Amino acid sequence: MKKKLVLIGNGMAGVNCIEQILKLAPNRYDITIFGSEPHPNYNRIMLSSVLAGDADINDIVINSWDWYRENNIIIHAGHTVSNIDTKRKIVSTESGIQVPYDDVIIATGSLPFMLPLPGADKKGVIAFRDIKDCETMFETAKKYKKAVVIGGGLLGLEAARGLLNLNMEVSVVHSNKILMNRQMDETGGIMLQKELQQQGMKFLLGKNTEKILGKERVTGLRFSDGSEESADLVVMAIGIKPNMAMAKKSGIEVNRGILVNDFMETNIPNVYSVGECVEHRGISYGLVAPLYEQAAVLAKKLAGLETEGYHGSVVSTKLKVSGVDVFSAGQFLDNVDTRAVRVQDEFGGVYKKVVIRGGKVVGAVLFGDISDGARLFAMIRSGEDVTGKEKEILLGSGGSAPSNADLIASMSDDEIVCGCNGVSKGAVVTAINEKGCTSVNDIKACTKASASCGGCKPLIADVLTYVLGADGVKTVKEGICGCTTLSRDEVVEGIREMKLTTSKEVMNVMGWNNPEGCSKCRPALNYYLGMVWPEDHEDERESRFVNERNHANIQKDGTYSVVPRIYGGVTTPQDLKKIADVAVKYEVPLVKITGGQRIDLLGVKKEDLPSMWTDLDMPSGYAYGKTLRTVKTCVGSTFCRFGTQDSMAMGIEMEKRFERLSTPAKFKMAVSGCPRNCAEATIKDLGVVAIDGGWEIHVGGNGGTKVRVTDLLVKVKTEEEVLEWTGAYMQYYRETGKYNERTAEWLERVGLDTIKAALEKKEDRLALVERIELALSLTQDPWKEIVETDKLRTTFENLPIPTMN
Ligand SMILES: Cc1cc2nc3c(=O)[nH]c(=O)nc-3n(C[C@H](O)[C@H](O)[C@H](O)COP(=O)(O)OP(=O)(O)OC[C@H]3O[C@@H](n4cnc5c(N)ncnc54)[C@H](O)[C@@H]3O)c2cc1C
Ligand SMILES: NC(=O)c1ccc[n+]([C@@H]2O[C@H](COP(=O)([O-])OP(=O)(O)OC[C@H]3O[C@@H](n4cnc5c(N)ncnc54)[C@H](O)[C@@H]3O)[C@@H](O)[C@H]2O)c1
Ligand code: SF4
Ligand code: FES
Repeated sequence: MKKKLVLIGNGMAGVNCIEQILKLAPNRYDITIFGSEPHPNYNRIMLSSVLAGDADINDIVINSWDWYRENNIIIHAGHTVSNIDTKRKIVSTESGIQVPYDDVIIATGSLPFMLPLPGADKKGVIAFRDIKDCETMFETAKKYKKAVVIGGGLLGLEAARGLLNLNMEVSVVHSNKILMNRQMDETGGIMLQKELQQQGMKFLLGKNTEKILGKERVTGLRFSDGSEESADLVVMAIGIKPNMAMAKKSGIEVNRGILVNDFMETNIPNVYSVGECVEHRGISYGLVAPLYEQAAVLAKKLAGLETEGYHGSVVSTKLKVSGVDVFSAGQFLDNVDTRAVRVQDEFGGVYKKVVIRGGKVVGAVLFGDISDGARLFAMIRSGEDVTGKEKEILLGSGGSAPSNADLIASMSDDEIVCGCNGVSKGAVVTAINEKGCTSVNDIKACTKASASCGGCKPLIADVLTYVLGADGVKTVKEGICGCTTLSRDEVVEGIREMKLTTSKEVMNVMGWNNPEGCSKCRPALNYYLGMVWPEDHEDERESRFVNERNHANIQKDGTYSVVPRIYGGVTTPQDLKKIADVAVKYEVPLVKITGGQRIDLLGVKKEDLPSMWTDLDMPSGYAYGKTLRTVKTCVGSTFCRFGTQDSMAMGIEMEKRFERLSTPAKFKMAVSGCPRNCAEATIKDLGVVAIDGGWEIHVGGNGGTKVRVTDLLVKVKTEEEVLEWTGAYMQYYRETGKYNERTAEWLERVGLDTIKAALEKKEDRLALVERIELALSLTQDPWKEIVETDKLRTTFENLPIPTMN
């Protein structure tokens, strides 16, 4: 007869242990799992990606409900265990369920540490630990604008990035002077701070919070130095504490965590524990990799197999904030008995430090370029002697530094190469040899390695090269999302070659591993299909983001903003009067002149949108879309004494010619009447600057988070040439850009020379212009379409307002 195994805690460590038991001894146990959260087992690590908008809640499920059914596991989700009767061997929940056991695993994880401050119980004060917290942040961001994160560690910074992506203003309060002080040294911390400030985060360092202000809901914080900061939302991310109250109450020995020996046994027979709730040799871990190592040991023990036991882990971390690469491992701070090799390039934004003690690498910090991370981490773990080769570890070998191949060769098959997903070197080698994997993406699809933080990609690439040799490895390429390993170019080529016209077809024919697609690939496919088949592809409105679906910009409080088109920023008294009348009639709370020289009516109720557009009777300004936004112009030669050309007429012509067209990402233009450049044309996707006897066309600029000044594409003489080059350039971007890739990134990826070469010959330009004109001829003003078509109007009015985007 099978023994009864109960797992308390349906989280990452506990369920990983069950997965391994099922592999090692599938018939040994009848398994019951209890979990407080009402969800199947999910990847908590990926909550940061969900908050940042890079993944959907559905994308992060590790084991679906089907998995429990298929493995005959009884799952009690949403039920919290309140007691283990270790004498009668019965587990009981708060809701009254009782289940007997032969063996029980406690994997209750951690609780976020909440500062016990006056006011900490106010509405709007939360942690960042689970799906519920994520949902609270999504909801809050719709109604409120100011978030304060307490704690500038990994969790706090990932929360802050996510909240910025939700359009909140974000301040990070940190008690230390150095960000991520538990993972970074001073130099790295300062570089990190500069980078994040550029992304829009504000920092209050060396501050201790004394009080949370507000009546029912938080309105701000007061610090010990008497200063205050306003806040509509406070997220505490100041560390975690093992969740052990239930174990303690049940008579299990605890200290800072549940005490276990090297075999994950507690002081009570048949009661085991793994995960963040555990204290092993004085350490409680807060990262997945060591927890999976614990889970592997316990799985072997419960499966009745030999195990050497768990002896503790060295840990490495990677910050998951896009645009910032930070890696830290082992003992990264200097000490009396350590020496370090450092490389710092403040202009390139790169810092690398390797700490050495007694001839061995014991720690590393990397900022800006973390490609050495996996190699250094392997060196720390292997403990090999690097005496005499210290400098070469970072500065290039000249022959004697340990090569990547040597390092891979020295790793045992059991060694974990992907900490987040608990994948060993042996599993990767098997995937290469037996399943024919030849790229990092293949390995990801086969084993899940590299699917979470991505920090292990270089190491997996090294294993591939070690097994297959450099020639056997497919160049590492990114799939467009987690549903496929195919790159943008392969998807577009497939659409063309196989004449695929709907997203469903693409997903079926091209072997998507998630038949519904995800929030990343659905809008991308809709764009690629429309770009390749402008005449045959029917726009899949449900795949578009909420702003594009509703043809208006959703605001924090769930209302919308309406921006009519004002060509070249030039308007008339009649249009101004019409806009004013509409603003009065619909009681628009705010009327704002935008940076793109138009008028934004903010705070509009969704149900008022169709009648407002009817009354306005002006084209949509597409202030929401991935399309041409505005063409900003200066007054030019018509009025300005410096002007050499008519920039207003040129801008109006360009806006009329190219409006409404879908582009991979938003596209902004400007036209200046002379090189004084009052229209700021050199930070636009395409900027035109008048010069004596002609025009300069500048491309690839950006004025957003990462400012990029344009490159000069070409000088031309006539207005017709400006329009021809602009059309050809836009179409080339449409045909080769990745969905969501602004021209600044695209230009750097494909290279200015490639773009120039593609547009250089007149016949190539004209072919591109012909294709863009076909696409343009099929566009319609979305509001005209909606207000004039009853069916569409009803559809619009019934569109739900989604919770995320
Ligand atoms: C936003 C975020 C990002 C992170 N990013 C990373 C990262 O990039 N890399 C990394 O290595 N780590 C990361 N971590 C940490 C990582 O998620 C944790 O180390 C890991 O989830 C811990 O696993 P666990 O099984 O011990 O606990 P959990 O995953 O928390 O699982 C414990 C489960 O037990 C349940 N439970 C508790 N008490 C009871 C009870 N009495 N009865 C029933 N159920 C109970 C809880 O509700 C919970 O679902 C991140 C954490 C967060 C919050
Ligand atoms: N990318 C990743 O690996 C990742 C991401 C998120 C979370 N996590 C894990 O989740 C857990 C929680 O993360 P965390 O960032 O909360 O923990 P942490 O301990 O790494 O960082 C907390 C930070 O808060 C600061 N702090 C402490 N008290 C404070 C106070 N009163 N006011 C302001 N600042 C204060 C500390 O100086 C510290 O740097 C950790 O185990 C972490 O490793 C990992
Ligand atoms: S860019 Fe030149 S033409 Fe245009 S407003 Fe400025 S000075 Fe006048
Ligand atoms: S180590 Fe994070 S995905 Fe592999």
